Amino acid sequence: MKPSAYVLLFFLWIGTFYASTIMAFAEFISLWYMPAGISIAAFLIFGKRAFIPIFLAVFFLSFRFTEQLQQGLDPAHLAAAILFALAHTVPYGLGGLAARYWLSHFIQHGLPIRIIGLLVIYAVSALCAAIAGLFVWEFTTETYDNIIEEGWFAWWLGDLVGVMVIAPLMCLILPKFTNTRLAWLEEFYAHDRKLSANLKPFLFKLCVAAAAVIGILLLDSQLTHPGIAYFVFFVTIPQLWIVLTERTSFATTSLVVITVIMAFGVGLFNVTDQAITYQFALYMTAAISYFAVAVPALIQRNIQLQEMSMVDLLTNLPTKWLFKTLVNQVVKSSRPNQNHSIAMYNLDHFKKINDDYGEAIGDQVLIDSAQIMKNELRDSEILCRCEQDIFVVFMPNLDIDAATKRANELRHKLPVLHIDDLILPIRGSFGVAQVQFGEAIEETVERATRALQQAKQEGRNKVVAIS
Ligand SMILES: Nc1nc2c(ncn2[C@@H]2O[C@H](COP(=O)(O)OP(=O)(O)OP(=O)(O)O)[C@@H](O)[C@H]2O)c(=O)[nH]1
Repeated sequence: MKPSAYVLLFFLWIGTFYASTIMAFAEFISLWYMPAGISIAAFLIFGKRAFIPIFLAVFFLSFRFTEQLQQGLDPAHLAAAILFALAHTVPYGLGGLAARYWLSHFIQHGLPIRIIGLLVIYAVSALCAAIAGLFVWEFTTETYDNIIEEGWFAWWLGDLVGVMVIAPLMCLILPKFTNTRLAWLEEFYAHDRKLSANLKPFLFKLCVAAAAVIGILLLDSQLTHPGIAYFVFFVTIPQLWIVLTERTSFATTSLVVITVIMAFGVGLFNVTDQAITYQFALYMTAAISYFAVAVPALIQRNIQLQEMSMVDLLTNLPTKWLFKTLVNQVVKSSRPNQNHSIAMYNLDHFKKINDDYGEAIGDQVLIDSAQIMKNELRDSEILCRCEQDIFVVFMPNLDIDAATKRANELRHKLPVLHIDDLILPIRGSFGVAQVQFGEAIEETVERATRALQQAKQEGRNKVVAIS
């Protein structure tokens, strides 16, 4: 945690506190309490080191407030400020640390499970902070009766919305103030680099969301029907649109913008009777966004897995799976009189190269020999790495005799490799088989495998065909 982070957290906390009071709809109860999000995110990103700036910020403000209440500067005054600071910092501190542990130590769980855990931690921390805060308030001011019973729900929900909206934004900003790499956090933003940074479509969608919120607030202020406010739940639709199609950083920003409009709008349009409904809508919008964020990340991972299943990571050749798919396409679209063949080859005594010179040299042999073979192929021929040191070439429009001849040509193309100071003559045994009309490519591969085994048994470095 860089020293500037202490200053930043202190002033952010105080600044957001004042911003939240502007948006308060009841005494000290805000539609969304932004500082709660700063606190939990600070512990989430910096760990227990966040305690000092957060504690000091709450203490500073609590101390000033009691001053404003003109209770005089006495020890009770100080004790109340300390209690307020602890009532906030301890629940959010423990919550932030629990969330940090949960996200970083349970990477094996999928994103949705980790998000559910995160939401539970957020909810419990906010509830504890709300009850502890009200308890300290009742205990220190003596002017309010039943304040816990009356205020806990709105305080809790306001804090929870603050946590859910502000924490993701802070997770974008605060990591810049630490030198530690937070791999568990990067996962949430990993797909950002792959999505467009074009602001125009994002701003259009954001305007749709903002117009929806303002429209509903306006309607609610004009029509007296209590059900109008429930339409605000529709704002989840444009927000989801943003989350599913834009960068996580944009989705995070839009959540903050929508929340600010709604929080200001409730007071501005004088619809405070329905404040809880708006708070719930904010909470639902944020919760749904959390889950939706997992979707682009999952899609990205699927694409990655698909690529891995299609391209061999070592040689960059198609895998057996892709080979079969491509060959099946060609075979299925062929006429009955069109003959196609495959040639399977296995490097001779490859194990010895691994054993004598190490796996890195073995890898290089596979890479170089595959590349050289690929360069020798015609455009219509397809080469794939089947497994280990076994490769297959698809030879379209060649019957078994022509394919055997072609396989012999390719056998002679296997190179003498020069790797570091080593000179390695590469040899291979080939098995050729013709694709019979109507058969699955797996059957052809099986015959080619038998032909290859026969070539090995007959002394290697030769071509054997099985029709
Ligand atoms: N370096 C390297 N070795 C691999 C890789 N995949 C498999 N191997 C090794 O490749 C060797 C394959 O050996 P075989 O084809 O069974 O035997 P061989 O020595 O080539 O003998 P013949 O095929 O009978 O001529 C095994 O030792 C595997 O451990 C890989 O990706 N990189």
